[in-house]
Amino acid sequence: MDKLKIAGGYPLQGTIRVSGAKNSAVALIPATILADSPVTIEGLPDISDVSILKDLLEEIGGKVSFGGEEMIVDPSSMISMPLPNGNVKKLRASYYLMGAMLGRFKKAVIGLPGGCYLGPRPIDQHIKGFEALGARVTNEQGAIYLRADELRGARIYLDVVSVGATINIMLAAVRAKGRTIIENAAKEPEIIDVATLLTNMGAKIKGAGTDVIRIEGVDYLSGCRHTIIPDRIEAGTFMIMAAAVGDGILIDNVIPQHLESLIAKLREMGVNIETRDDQVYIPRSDYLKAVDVKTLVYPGFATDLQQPFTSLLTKVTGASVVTDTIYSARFKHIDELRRMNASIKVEGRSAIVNGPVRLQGAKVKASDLRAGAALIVAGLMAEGVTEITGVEHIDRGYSQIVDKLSDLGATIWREEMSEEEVRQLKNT
Ligand SMILES: CC(=O)N[C@H]1[C@@H](OP(=O)(O)OP(=O)(O)OC[C@H]2O[C@@H](n3ccc(=O)[nH]c3=O)[C@H](O)[C@@H]2O)O[C@H](CO)[C@@H](O)[C@@H]1O
Ligand SMILES: C=C(OP(=O)(O)O)C(=O)O
Repeated sequence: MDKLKIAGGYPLQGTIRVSGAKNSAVALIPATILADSPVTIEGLPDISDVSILKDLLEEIGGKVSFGGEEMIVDPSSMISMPLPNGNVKKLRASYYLMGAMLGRFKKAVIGLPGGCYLGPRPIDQHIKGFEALGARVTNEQGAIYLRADELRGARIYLDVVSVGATINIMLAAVRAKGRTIIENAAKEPEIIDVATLLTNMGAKIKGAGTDVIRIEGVDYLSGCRHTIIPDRIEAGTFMIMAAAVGDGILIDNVIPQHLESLIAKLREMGVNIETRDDQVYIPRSDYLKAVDVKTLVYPGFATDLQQPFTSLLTKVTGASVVTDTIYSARFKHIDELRRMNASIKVEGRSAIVNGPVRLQGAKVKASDLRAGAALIVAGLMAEGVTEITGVEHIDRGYSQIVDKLSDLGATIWREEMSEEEVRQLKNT
């Protein structure tokens, strides 16, 4: 088990490249199950969520090769192997195996997913969708059993706007008989990316990226080649970092339109941002002012950027209020930021950040992926050395983060934890 160390307080400069989107990758890989011949996905990030999904596809009989950001999946010999435990618990997006296996085999057994704990994360809307398509769904000792004689298209209204439910229903519905209409669908760019892959495989999908998605089921889907979209959350994290400690940073492989709410908020604070076709340049920011921010479904301010954004707010003058309307408990990073001298008060779903303060290096723990991102931003801002444990969460979503930041001039490195440190960490 590793920890990350950062000697902070120095400006960063240069070019940083964004990898393929985690939240697309984790749906594109299960989507390959639906094809009857090999699918190639280009531009995948080097993160643990991707390697665990590769292992899961192999567990059900897939032949998978992965290297140099390219994965080739031959799904022809896959079977509907039950996956009640094990790897499915290591990430959130294993729930996409439900939709994909139901679509292809008309049955699946998948353990309830893991992923970041951000407050309760029910999957009732996924199940409502599968049942509407004709599946019988039961929860037996923490595993979801899905069975259908046949899947039939249906009109499904989502009571909660959910990325996961929208994609999962799409995965099952592309192989159902007849027409499915998903109403109140989520509109995230990752949903369009998955719909693009499925369409290239032969699916008939209209409206992905709007709140009504129409799908005509087909009998067969075949292999194709697909290039993933850039990770807007990784890009956003780098933009926040550039505003916090940058002295001229060019972020490459970005779709700026996917980040309009963050760009608007950073500009409101006083950050200069130059957007180009697939790049964003951020010069040094000296005087930033406090802002209030509320997370919303896309295209609103992404909840996944709320935590790193909070670290940036510690350096601005005045009180900023950060409200998370998506998750009830996405504030575990706050206690750790306080250890680093931040002045932040949590009231219900809001955090009130008082600045400016000079953050100080400390020993801190990443409780989840974006808490880890928040602590990396804070560590780069802080005077002295910051030591971050819980690096396995960061590895779920940030590809080669140490190399990327080192190339900008950051002093950041990984160290193996001693047995005593691992024991202490497990007891906290
Ligand atoms: C792998 C992946 O893509 N993860 C992203 C996805 O998670 P995920 O797909 O799990 O998030 P959802 O969009 O489904 O969740 C949004 C909200 O709806 C609630 N809800 C969701 C489903 C459901 O059946 N019932 C229900 O009540 C959730 O508890 C949450 O409060 O979108 C989140 C919101 O942008 C991001 O933070 C995650 O990074
Ligand atoms: C919450 C996140 O991931 P997951 O849904 O995979 O836990 C995230 O990417 O910030």
